[in-house]
Amino acid sequence: MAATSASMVFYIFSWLSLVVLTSLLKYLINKTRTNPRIQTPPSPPSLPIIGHLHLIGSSVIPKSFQALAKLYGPLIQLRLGASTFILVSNAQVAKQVLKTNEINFINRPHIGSTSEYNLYEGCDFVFAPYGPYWRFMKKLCMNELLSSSQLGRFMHVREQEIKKLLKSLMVCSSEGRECDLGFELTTLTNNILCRTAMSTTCVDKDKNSNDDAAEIHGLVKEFLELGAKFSIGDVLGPLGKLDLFGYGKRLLKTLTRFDQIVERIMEEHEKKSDNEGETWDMMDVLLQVYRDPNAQVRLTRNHIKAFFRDIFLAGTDSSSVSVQWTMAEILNHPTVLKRLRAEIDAVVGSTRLVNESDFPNLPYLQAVVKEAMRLHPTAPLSLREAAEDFSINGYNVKSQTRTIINIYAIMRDPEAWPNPEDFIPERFLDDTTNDGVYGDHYNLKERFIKMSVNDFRYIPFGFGKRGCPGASLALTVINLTVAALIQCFDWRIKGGDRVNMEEGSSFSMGLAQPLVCYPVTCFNPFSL
Ligand code: HEM
Repeated sequence: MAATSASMVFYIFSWLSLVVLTSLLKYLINKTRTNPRIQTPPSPPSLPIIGHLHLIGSSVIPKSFQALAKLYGPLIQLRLGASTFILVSNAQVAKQVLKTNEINFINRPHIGSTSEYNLYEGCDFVFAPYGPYWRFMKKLCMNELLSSSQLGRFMHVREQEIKKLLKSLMVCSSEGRECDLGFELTTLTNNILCRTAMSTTCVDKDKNSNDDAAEIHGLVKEFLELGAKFSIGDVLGPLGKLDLFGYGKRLLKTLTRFDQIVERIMEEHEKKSDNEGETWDMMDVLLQVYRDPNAQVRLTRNHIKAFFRDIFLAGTDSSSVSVQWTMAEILNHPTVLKRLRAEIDAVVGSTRLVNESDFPNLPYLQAVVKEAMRLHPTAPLSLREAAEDFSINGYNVKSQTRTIINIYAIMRDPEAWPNPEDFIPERFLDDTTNDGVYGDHYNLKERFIKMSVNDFRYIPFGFGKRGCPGASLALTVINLTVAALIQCFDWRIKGGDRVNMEEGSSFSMGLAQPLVCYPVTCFNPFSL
């Protein structure tokens, strides 16, 4: 009997403990849910150690992130191995991060433990913290290095390089040869940037002489490939520092060669006595600041070299890949091609090559490029980091949380864009005046919808103080190249009627397959 009542007491006690514990647990969970101070954004179920890595796989990362956002919402928290971050996938949350709380999210996180392999440690620009150096350089970018007057000064460079491209394609055309448009376009954007930045020598492909631009092109390509592999080491946390696959050492080797070339070009600039006016390039501007004892920020040689490395990495591939996607979309949409060519014919005619001053009169061209950049942003993820604890959409975000804005998902969001997956340039034209007729009577300026800079549905160049300083240069090069390629050639696609639109996994999310075409000359500006 005593044993029975003892086990009864034990039984009741166990039950009571269970009830109390369950209630306590429920209370704590509820408290967590209702207290914005400790509630974190929703997160898909994760696995030990790897976190959500299995949900990303080896596919195109912005697309995998987009798929997760469809399931779990526009603000989620993810963990890839040792790296935790929040993922932003719609315009409303992006606005809160990029505008409402701009200063809190103005820094970028350091991805990859690069310090030992970075010759320019502490001199980076793209990853520089929000401080006097970054502010000084950004102002210099906007007011001088990439300003409209500086771009105007180098218009002849863009025209010359476009003509070089056209000549090379015309040779393919006359020989009935295919051309790898991707290769040709990356050579073009690299040459334009090299010459605008430091008047680098670029020789014609066939001539056998020292070609700095070609070598820089090769180094930038290598840097992007190695950088992508090396930054994956970030998921290993401190283990990433071990550089198990040797990518860090190879990065250092590539950077050392880049350093030698830029140092030589810098010395050549320093020896020049008369370098004002037409040829006053970015290197001249930066060396002037370097020599100025009263400059607001004292630049070192490493600052200048790191700046060039950064703009080559940010600006070469992104612009080339944007032209490739625009051409791929045009070739897959014959009605767009027809309308675009009709516009160019009407505005430019067949007595001269299209040029930059034609842009305001080519609204359809601008709409085509804009729509291609909506569907195919070549910098699909913007990386930011929260400086302080912060509440967003009712969730708490801790300081130093890495933040990824999925530009790709935002610009394809079905809540923001009708038929988001379709290529419809007309969405950027004002239909009230759209009579479908392209003659000399239509009011062109009214037709192109620029969209407000505060419209977060469309952010191919990011936003605000940390937004892309090369946007004007990039748009000028992309519009000019597309217009010239359409004005001068008919195109046959190698291996079929349509371009394969599969996306690749590179940083700039280019086409998975090279864009190989047969150009057929239909207008030769050199025979006039
Ligand atoms: C189609 C071409 C391009 C695209 C789509 C693009 C896009 C972007 C994006 C999305 C960002 C991040 C912005 C943010 O976090 O809010 C960025 C940053 C940047 N871009 Fe571009 N870009 C292009 C071309 C260029 C060119 C031609 C240059 C230079 C000549 C350039 C230089 C930079 C630099 C230096 C940054 C970092 C700015 C900072 O951290 O303050 N980009 N770009």
